[in-house]
Amino acid sequence: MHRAPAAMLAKPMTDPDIVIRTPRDPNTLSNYHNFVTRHTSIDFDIDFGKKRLFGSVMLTLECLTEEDVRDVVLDCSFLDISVVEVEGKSVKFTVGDRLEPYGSPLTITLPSKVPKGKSVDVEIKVATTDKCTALQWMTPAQTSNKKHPYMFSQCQAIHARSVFPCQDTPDVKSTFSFALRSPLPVLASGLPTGASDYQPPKKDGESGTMKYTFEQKVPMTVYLFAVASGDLACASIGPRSTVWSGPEELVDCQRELDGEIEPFMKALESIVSPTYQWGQYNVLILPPSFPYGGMENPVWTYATPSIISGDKQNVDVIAHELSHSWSGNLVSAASWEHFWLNEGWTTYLERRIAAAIHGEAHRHFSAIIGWKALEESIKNYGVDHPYTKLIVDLKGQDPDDAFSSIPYEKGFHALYQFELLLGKEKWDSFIPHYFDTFKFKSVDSYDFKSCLLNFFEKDQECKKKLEAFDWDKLFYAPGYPVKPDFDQTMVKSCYELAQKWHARLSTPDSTVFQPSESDIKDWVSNQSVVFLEKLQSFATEFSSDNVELLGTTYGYNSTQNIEVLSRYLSIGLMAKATETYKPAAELLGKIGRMKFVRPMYRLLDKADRELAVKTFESNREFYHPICRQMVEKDLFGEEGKRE
Ligand SMILES: CC/C=C\C/C=C\C[C@@H](O)/C=C/C=C/C=C\[C@@H](O)CCCC(=O)O
Ligand SMILES: [Zn+2]
Repeated sequence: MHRAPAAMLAKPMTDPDIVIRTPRDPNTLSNYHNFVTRHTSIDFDIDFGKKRLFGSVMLTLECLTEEDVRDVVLDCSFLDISVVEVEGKSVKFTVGDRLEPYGSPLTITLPSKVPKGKSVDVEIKVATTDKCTALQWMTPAQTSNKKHPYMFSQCQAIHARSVFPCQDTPDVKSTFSFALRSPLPVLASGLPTGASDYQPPKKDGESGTMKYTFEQKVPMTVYLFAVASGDLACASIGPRSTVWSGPEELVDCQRELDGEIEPFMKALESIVSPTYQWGQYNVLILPPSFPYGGMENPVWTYATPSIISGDKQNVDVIAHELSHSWSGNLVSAASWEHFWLNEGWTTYLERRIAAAIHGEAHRHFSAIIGWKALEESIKNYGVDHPYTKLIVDLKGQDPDDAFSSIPYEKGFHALYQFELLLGKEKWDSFIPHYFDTFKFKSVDSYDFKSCLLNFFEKDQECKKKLEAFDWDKLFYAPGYPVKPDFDQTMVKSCYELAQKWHARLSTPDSTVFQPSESDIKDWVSNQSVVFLEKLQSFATEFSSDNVELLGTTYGYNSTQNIEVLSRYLSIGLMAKATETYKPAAELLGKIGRMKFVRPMYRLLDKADRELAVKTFESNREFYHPICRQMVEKDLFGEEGKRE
């Protein structure tokens, strides 16, 4: 195994209309500066028996060079490739040695030079393997109703290459068509165009299959390729939205999300424009092993079931994913080094939705919760770590290792500070301009900067402010951004209650404060989140009895809201309250969302390493491959070596 060599750093681009052909993404092995994918046509069978996808992918590749370049190099990772055809004729191909963490380059030799500006169709017969990092396959026994198998994908950041050969870079966008054959309903990241061509079972005990087709006419990056298939049912949650889940979970999912989407959509359409481009906005609630809160796959956002908390308190995840329809999906960061452009903008828009619907205090409340997440991430890496910069250097690196709250929160603050610097009205006039200028394109931080400077070129006051602005500090300084003054309306009572608890812990006479259920009676669950996070700063002062009192008094030890439960259990683990070890280990067997799983393993590891390792080993198959790999690194180090 070799590590990838450092790639050339792309030059900043100034004119957004110039088509970029300097490769600015160091995390792809493809030669996308010579050929670029214009259309991707997927034709796969979903083979639950062998836990693989097999079939073909056809890439329509446009040649971008006058030079006599005959080799098309694609990304692929752990794929079984049998045949490659160019314009219907079989051609030579080689799969190179693996370059960790980027997989193997697939080199296809074209029979003749393709003239610049002309396209060529390359069809690859391919099957996924058991090392595929994007797909999770579940047996019927692993699903909630235990009746049917289930499979789903997660391709961000660089896992699409483990599903089919492609130019696995967000700097390339193509239209897509999907034909997916399965015995069970299928969803993909395009608009559905039909289910047809029923094939009866080949043997007894097998099910018949249907071909499900989808079209994505808006050019999209390949990390947004998504597929899921299983025992799925759906219900309406708005005029252009449905929710999909297992049949038994559907009523709860509909209750949680019904009527929520359209107000978010209206708020976004008025702030951002242009209008929503993707036709429908649907939500698929996945099994609990889904590794993220939500993934913004076009047409169907994929979401963790942990947002179905029964109190509508976690629908901000949906506001976030919907916002990605503009930031990330319509205008995409050109490489993972500029990931803040996706997540910072999305976090900013998610909070603008909160302000539009619930008032400005809610936007600040969300930003306060976000600041705590930022502190945690910076603490984890160390304040000078290069991954705490807004633009990160990912040459030779695995983007999954750089993932944290930093691009979200530092990105949010980058944009919020422009709102404060330029004034809300002027900043708001820039937002639609940015999204309209770059829709259907991929951009980097330098495009953002020049777009902002050009927009205010004729406004002397703004121009002066932007010229005096320290752009290098914004882009390259590690550590914290400047902390603005947040509105404290919603957190005041949380901090006051935390202070009372601190007094209780630090005085021998615990009668100084006697907690009661009524302390939190007017709170929304996220106020408990803020309160618990405050308590975490002195969690080691808690006795086991006080941890228990905290849990029973406020119902934190039995809540369905995982945002609250996980923070409560974290206090228990930090306080080394042994009574919380078992419930923490149990939670780790019920949820695979990395936001909860990774910090909880780190804490359990510190409190009781043996239990942490045992818990991981017994749940290894439950986790999605991405989560499995990350926890493995967290517990056993880079090479996954057991200590
Ligand atoms: C500076 C960071 C550089 C690279 C990171 C790029 C990609 C990260 C990759 O690991 C994939 C991320 C996928 C995220 C999907 C959804 C998130 O918004 C969920 C956030 C956490 C949660 O709520 O569970
Ligand atoms: Zn996001």
